Amino acid sequence: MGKKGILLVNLGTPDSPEVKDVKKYLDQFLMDGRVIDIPRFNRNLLVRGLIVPFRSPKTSKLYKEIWNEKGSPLLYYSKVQTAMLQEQLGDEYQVELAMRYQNPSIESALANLKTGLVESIRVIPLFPQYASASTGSVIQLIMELVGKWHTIPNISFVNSFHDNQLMIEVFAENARKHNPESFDHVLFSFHGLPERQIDKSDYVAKSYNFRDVSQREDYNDGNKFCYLAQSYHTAKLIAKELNIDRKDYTVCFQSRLGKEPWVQPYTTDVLKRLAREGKKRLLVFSPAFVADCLETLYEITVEYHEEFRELGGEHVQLVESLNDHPKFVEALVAMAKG
Ligand SMILES: C=CC1=C(C)c2cc3[nH]c(cc4nc(cc5[nH]c(cc1n2)c(C)c5CCC(=O)O)C(CCC(=O)O)=C4C)c(C)c3C=C
Ligand SMILES: [Fe+2]
Ligand SMILES: [Fe+2]
Repeated sequence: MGKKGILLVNLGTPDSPEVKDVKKYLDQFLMDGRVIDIPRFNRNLLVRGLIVPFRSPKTSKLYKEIWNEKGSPLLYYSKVQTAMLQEQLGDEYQVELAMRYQNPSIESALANLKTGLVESIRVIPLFPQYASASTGSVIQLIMELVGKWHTIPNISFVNSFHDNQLMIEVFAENARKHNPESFDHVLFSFHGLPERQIDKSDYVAKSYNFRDVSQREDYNDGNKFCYLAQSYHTAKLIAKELNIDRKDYTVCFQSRLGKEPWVQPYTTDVLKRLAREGKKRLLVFSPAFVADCLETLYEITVEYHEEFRELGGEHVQLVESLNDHPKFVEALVAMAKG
């Protein structure tokens, strides 16, 4: 019997932190119609005329801050996760890694699976919560590419794993190392999205209004495919695992890009409120990511830390991401076996 193919896909990172590679990366990323979801002509003007030229030098500096001897942390840990998963699954499986943007490309990973004559392909986009801009984009591209093959194998997709118990336990374990009781407040800071993209969610009940925060908190059949409902659910499950009271944590959204409204509350606004309330020490989870990356290692660890100290706070402690934790690999094994 042929092997079973497993394809792990994360977002992507530039080939190097140099401006020319960051430009290539941001261009491919932001020209994706699911990421900047405006008509192609306008997207082209905005991305190629404005964002890429002006943002790349800045973003390159940030990548240089987090780049280390192993390269980009996101790519490094994705490779480690892939190797650990292959090790756990053994010879019956062929595990490949791809990045939605830049390298290793989805095209090359699919070619490896095809050459391996795998009898099936199971795709695991490495985003716990479903968003059109992340999971949706990965699934769309793979369907387009494989859809052109002469022989289309059995193919399946993991759509989200925001409530995966093993994953929840790893976040909780990583937090325990920092003694959660010693903090004044806990943040669950998710990657943000433009509100417009949540407005477009077509798989939610008509009665669901994400702008009413209390409706996001109640995870149910009518909103279970909404990025926000899934995010609040992840936060609730981690808090439950650690016995953190609802009043002691806030769910918020980081990494806003552009002038349009993104989902609120913004992490920076929450930092201001907590500083005003006299909170000094914050513990911050970043459960939209399964590996440390620019958004955790720079935005939270450096930017938010400095911002909070300038506001009178003392410390912002990031809970490390899932990275090479064996229990997360166990979670991947279960997803791979579907
Ligand atoms: C949770 C998954 C992600 C979603 C959803 C997502 C949406 C999204 N992102 C941008 C713009 C940028 N994101 C950037 C970095 C970045 N984003 C994710 C994940 C999601 N993005 C990750 C893992 C990373 C870090 C990658 C790494 O190499 O470490 C960046 C680049 C950095 C910067 O210039 O700030 C941009 C730009 C948009 C517009 C968007 C949805 C509309
Ligand atoms: Fe992003
Ligand atoms: Fe960012």
